[in-house]
Amino acid sequence: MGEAPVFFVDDIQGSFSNGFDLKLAGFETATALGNKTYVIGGNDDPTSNGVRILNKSTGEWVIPTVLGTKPKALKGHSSLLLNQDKILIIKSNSKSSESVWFLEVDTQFIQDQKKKFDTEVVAWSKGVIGDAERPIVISGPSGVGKGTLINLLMKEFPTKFGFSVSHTTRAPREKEQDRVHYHFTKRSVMEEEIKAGKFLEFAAVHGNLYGTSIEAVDVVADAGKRCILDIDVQGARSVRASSLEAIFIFVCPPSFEELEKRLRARGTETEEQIQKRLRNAKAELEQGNSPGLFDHILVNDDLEACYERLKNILGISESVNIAPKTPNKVFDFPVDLSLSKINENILINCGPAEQRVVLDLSSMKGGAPGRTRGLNMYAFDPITEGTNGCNS
Ligand SMILES: Nc1nc2c(ncn2[C@@H]2O[C@H](COP(=O)(O)OP(=O)(O)O)[C@@H](O)[C@H]2O)c(=O)[nH]1
Ligand SMILES: Nc1ncnc2c1ncn2[C@@H]1O[C@H](COP(=O)(O)OP(=O)(O)O)[C@@H](O)[C@H]1O
Repeated sequence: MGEAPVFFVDDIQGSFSNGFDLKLAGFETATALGNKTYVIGGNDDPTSNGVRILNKSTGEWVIPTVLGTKPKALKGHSSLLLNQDKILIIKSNSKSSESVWFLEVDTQFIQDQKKKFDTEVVAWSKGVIGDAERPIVISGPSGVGKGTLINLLMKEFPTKFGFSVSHTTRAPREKEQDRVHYHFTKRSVMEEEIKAGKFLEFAAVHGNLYGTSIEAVDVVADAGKRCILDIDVQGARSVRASSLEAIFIFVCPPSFEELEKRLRARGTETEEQIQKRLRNAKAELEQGNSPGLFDHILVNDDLEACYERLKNILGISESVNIAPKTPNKVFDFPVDLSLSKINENILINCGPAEQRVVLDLSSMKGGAPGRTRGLNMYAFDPITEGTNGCNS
């Protein structure tokens, strides 16, 4: 109910008026939402980035700012408007693991981005079959022991947890490796990448720029691991406001004196840097108690006891079954396919034999600027429904 119709591009050819050359390649779909029609695909011209919008009230074509990683060569697909804010794209002639995409056109993320860009904005999000466990955000003042706790967790459960490798403009410490501890980067490069929408969050901390790229979180989840983010309180606030549904943990020292002692004993900072970190720690400790920001406060007094409490919070105090989840079945989608929607399920009709696959969106989560996860895909039951699924 309430879904705007998807119609063929033939319906709109010739209706543009401002001299913009539509150059239809025959692979496009057009999806109407309100007074706009989104024409997707077919055009590899970098100026349009494969998405063009017809404003039906003014008759003008608009080339939007396109965020996110777009699908490669969109030469044949079906589309369907969902929730009046995103368009589901199923690529034809492809493996199902690569075929599900969403073009967000009016989600909260898009509404926020439109305020930043002086243009129309749309964003791609790749659909991923299967779920990822909730990421874990760990914050706390410098020297409190965040890195130590995270290392313990990663060492004990190497197949279960993966670290989100942040970008930073600060210089590497002696034992730090590029791309392992941080992506060490120049400020100008990082600022460009932030502008291009590649970061989930970023903040200026102790005089340097730090940020979590969307890619950093996605590579961990794609490897079937639970993502751990070590970020400051400002970053935690941004992630809270994002589509990433994480667990937020704040690590506190037993006392300010003990924090200072640890920071000095670590021996990685100059006196000036230590002083800066201690000044910032006061504000961070206050913010750690902000109502509604952190789900758990962990006092890192005795390391072993604190680590046990962390594992309790994460529900892994005993040896847990850490076998990777069984991968979902992969279907081969043919050149011709069509989509229909029944409640939270999308029926993907694969050709003349009425072969069908069900895409279940009921547990869908995440979305632009990252991937859309929690999707389930299975063959339409041939026994109960008397049809065959797509080739697998
Ligand atoms: N917002 C944000 N903060 C980060 C990120 N990566 C690290 N931080 C925070 O930056 C602060 C400084 O980190 P670092 O220079 O490694 O020093 P340390 O905290 O003393 O080990 C810490 O509070 C980190 O949690 C990030 O990607 N985003
Ligand atoms: N519970 C603890 N008791 C004593 N020392 C600790 C404890 N936890 C961590 N440390 C030490 O404190 C220093 C700072 O820890 P680190 O993990 O680098 O902090 P952060 O990542 O929060 O900046 C390190 O030298 C570490 O070995």
